[in-house]
Amino acid sequence: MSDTPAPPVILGDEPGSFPHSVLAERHPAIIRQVREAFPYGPDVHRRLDALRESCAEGVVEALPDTAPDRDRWRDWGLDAYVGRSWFDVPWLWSESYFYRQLLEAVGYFGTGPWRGIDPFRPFKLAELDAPETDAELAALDGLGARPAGERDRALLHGSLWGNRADLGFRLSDAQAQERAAVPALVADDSDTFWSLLPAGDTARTRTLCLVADNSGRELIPDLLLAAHLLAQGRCGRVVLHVKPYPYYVSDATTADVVDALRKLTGAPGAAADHGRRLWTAMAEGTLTIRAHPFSAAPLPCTAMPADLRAEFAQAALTVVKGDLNYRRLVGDSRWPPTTPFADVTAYFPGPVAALRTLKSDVITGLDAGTEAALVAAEGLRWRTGGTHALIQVRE
Ligand SMILES: O=P(O)(O)OC[C@H]1O[C@](O)(CO)[C@@H](O)[C@@H]1O
Repeated sequence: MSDTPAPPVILGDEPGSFPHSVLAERHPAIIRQVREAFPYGPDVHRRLDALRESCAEGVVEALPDTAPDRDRWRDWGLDAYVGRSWFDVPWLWSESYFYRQLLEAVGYFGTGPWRGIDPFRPFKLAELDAPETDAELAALDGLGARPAGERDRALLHGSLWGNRADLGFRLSDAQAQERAAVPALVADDSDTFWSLLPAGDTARTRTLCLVADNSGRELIPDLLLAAHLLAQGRCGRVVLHVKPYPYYVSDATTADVVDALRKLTGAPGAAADHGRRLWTAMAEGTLTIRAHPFSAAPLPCTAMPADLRAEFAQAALTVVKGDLNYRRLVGDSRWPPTTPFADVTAYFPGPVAALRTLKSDVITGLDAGTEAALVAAEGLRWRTGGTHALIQVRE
């Protein structure tokens, strides 16, 4: 555990705040979009109406007795929150439970015909088929001829900035993608990142865990980074942690990994070579997928179960992607931004790297000058606008 006491966890109860807007505006918008994307029958429509009303004015409700994960959610705090306003429980918890209840409403865990149908799939596929995705893949053609250091940087930054591709974020902030990214990182531990993965004979025994975030235009560069690290002999095995079920609109599941690999192998040029190498890596077991239930838990990573802790302890490095995973990694609190990243991640069982664009209030590990410059230029907007990014590493 960290020696630094955490400030109180963030709630969604302050009108005008970012968390409040997510509960009050983003969630109803997501319900609307999912409803429009599928020809659901009257039962699903009724349940979606009920969820929308519950989000606006109601309270957290229990899962049905038949829910396969009911006991797990009870372990994750459900009983303490049932009957309370969505706005008064930890924001991390209420957001996560919203996605669980949305899956309930569309019959994802039921026994009917909608069982296992990802309600976000149309949005994910549209993104995968977008011209921007093809343009990003075409850019791989020139990369092979570049010097090694340049390729390292391009693939690391490709994975980092891929985190801007977040469909949930764009649903509530239509201008998000148009706002220009600020290339200078607010924290940059890339040198430490590379120092933890030196190429060489012993690297073959080294495992890298990559805790994925979004599918599509984030997952593809994550896979390309994994392929690069394996090809460079910087690690011998990559374990890709994905979500066990659809979550936060675009979070990657196993099905999304398959779609991303098929997109790569079906693309022209160098992208297909990378895709084939990744396909082979899956067949040989040097790239494996893990869909642990805790990856979609409404809790900070301090609560991770023993089996996951043991896995991360054995990894040479765990790379944690994205904003939500960052909130879980450091704790969903408004830390003073200069709180050392190493302190708040001291509990983590092995070396850990965060690759994240800034899309919520949580931030640690800034130096005082950087924070002051950001505040002077943007007020509080830099924290949530998705235009800034960081690479933070704790050895
Ligand atoms: O896909 P990411 O990077 O985890 O972002 C998830 C988004 O949802 C949030 O968790 C807020 O709902 C933000 O942190 C971010 O806008």
